Amino acid sequence: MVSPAPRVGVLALQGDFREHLAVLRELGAEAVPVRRPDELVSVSGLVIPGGESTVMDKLSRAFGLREPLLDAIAAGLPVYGTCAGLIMLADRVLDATPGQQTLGGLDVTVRRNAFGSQLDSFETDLKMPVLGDPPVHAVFIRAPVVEALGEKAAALGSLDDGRVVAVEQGNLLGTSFHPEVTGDLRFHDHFLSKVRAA
Ligand SMILES: NC(=O)CC[C@H](N)C(=O)O
Repeated sequence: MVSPAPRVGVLALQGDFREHLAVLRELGAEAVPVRRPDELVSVSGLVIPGGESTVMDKLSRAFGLREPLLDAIAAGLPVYGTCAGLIMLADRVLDATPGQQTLGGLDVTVRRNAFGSQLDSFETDLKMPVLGDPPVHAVFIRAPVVEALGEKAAALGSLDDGRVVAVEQGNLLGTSFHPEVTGDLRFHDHFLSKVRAA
């Protein structure tokens, strides 16, 4: 018997949510934008896209989504955050703007805009043992890095200088970079396997 396509949401307040919807659909998921609490309860996994974490934070509160998102994460909903989405999932943030809040869940400290203004964006290949070969072609855009990893979180991949840029903790997954723009579907596939197993 073919199992039904998982229904997966992409937080669509701001940022590159359309690209994530397209990748998830390519992988056979029923992917829907999430902007309201009733849309959140209808999904069995959620992607938080790249964009601007300060704006996403404000909009999530304005749309009445902050508390439902906190509840969903606490209840174990599988969530994958890329770039600004990783910041939203981090328990601790360096270089946050005054008053900026995250949702948390990942026991990590991230630094926003960690590559400074000289190097706003770049691409590199990263070994990612959890995904096997070949390495992942990673696109970084005004990206955060994981500066410190708490006990509960595990690193999935790092830059050559050792800075962690992909993490996992139970049903939560976070990357500093943007797999949704490269055509490499493995991170989303890995995420969907968490959704199916949850
Ligand atoms: N591409 C991105 O998501 C950039 C993240 C952005 N610099 C932030 O702080 O939220």
